[in-house]
Amino acid sequence: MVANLVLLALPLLATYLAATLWHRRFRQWANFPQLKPSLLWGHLQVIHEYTLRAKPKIHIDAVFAQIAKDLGSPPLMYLDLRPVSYPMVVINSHEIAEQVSRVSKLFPWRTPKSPTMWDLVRVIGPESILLRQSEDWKQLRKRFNPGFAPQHLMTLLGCICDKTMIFVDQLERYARSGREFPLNKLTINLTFDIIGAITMDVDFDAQQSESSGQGEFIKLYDRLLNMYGTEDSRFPWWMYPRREWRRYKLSKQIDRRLEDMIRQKHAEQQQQQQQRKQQQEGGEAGKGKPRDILSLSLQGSSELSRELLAETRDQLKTFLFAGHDTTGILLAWLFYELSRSPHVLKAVRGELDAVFGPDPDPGAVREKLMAPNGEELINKMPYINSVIKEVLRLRPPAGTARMAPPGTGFTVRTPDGQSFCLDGAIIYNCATIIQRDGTVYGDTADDFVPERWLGDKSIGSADAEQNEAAGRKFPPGAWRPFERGPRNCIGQDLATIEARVIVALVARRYDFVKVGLGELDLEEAGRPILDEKGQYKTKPELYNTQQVTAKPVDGMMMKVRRLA
Ligand code: HEM
Repeated sequence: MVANLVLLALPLLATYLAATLWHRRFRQWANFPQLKPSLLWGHLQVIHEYTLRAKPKIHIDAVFAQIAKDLGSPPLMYLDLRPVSYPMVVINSHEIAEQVSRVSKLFPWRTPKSPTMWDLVRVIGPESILLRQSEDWKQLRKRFNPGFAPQHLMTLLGCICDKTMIFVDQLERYARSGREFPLNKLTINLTFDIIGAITMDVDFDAQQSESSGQGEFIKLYDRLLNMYGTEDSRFPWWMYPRREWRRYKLSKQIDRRLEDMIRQKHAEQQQQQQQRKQQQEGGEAGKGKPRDILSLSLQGSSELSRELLAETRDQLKTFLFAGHDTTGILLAWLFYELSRSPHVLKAVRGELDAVFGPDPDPGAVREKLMAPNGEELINKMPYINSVIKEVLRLRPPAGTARMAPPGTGFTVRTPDGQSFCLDGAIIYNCATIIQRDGTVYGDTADDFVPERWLGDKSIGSADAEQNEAAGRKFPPGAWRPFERGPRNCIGQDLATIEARVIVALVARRYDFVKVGLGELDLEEAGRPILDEKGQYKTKPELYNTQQVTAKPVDGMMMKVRRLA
């Protein structure tokens, strides 16, 4: 009898499961623009096929861009990643990206982060500001904001200059030896040293070569990040438990080292606080409150509880990571674009001559920046600002992924008035696609044209009149390398100040020459060939790969020449 019932139930169960699968694959998201899904694999198979046709190790954004093109450039598109991940909606239009990033009645602190952000937990820690939501996040952001106030950032010029002088020494050595080197590694080490000094007043020695004692911390950190650049990194942890276990072990080693540093700094700060108190009691004017991330996180607590230690450790991990990797990538692409755009390089050098005088010596520029009016000089570089903006438009290193929980009814509207409910899907604002939108940037959407930003002093207002007054030429949401809305990048001003200082010290002293991917195509006499857009023609195109963020696939192999 029981056996008969089971025999009867089995086909019913199979029919139910098949109907559910069919519904989820072909009906549930059917109104979204998408490629044809397969019953078993959704869009995984077709994404895999696109990846095979693309360049080796190319960043997934490039695959998405090709899919969007083949679908006729819809403002959003659906990708069914089940059973490996959640369904995903890729946002290709700046109008929709704005609806995702701004506050709404539904989400007063902005659409929640996607659970896939937790893939990064070994790098940034579970308490990271990047992972926090709602009020909890707001309190943290409030605590760290003073560390990024414009006046405070200007006090960091000395530190940025000092670390850049070490970078200059390294370039000098490569110029003398004529050897090629991965520029991205050098810029990332430089920005790591800067962020280490700024966030916790520690010299990580990232710019020392391994043989001459590069810090142990950096080596561990490097090993951990390298584990995010492998082919399997696109897949979730449960598919590769051994990989996850190795990441976990490395992250624990990093945690222990950071915790030791925090304990030591906490003890030092207690002493300093005591001294400040005594000075104040004695009527002496003490120094202002420190605004580095470590001090802001400890908030003067006299006791370093386990919770405070863990919380501070994870914020430091986050700021160390978010504060160096992206800025290093920006610099690598920036020097590459300068190396193949002679008119841009000339304009950059002309602007530096006008601001700092004719002496290109990095030491002389440093002195000018450290003088009392150094701050003013940093703000007198509109052309270099445009170059930075344009590099970040074409090569955004990071993006954002959100998710509205199922049942919340989070709906966006396309420019032509269609509505789409995005509940339960990863919502990916794809800056790579949005920032190359031909309807916004015209025929030159894929070209490097810094001049398009000249005269644009806007800083993100959506108000049409204010835009006009600020000389805005493009809709505000169409440029979003730092994302927008309340959860935008807290370090964006710091990143662009760093970039300006480094360009100021380096761009007139050295010529960069790409080797390998993206190197210049030379005519018979060995001279580079200008194309109709004023850039040198290059051989096989250089592109980004994915290692948490988007970075040049070959590490940006370069040679460098010192100018007289
Ligand atoms: C070119 C350089 C940079 C780029 C392109 C960049 C990009 C971004 C983006 C796209 C986000 C949003 C991430 C998300 O929504 O999940 C973000 C957030 C963040 N960034 Fe940056 N970033 C840069 C530099 C920096 C620097 C220098 C720092 C720190 C010193 C920093 C610290 C952070 C932090 C802490 C957040 C999280 C903010 C929050 O959730 O409130 N970033 N960044």
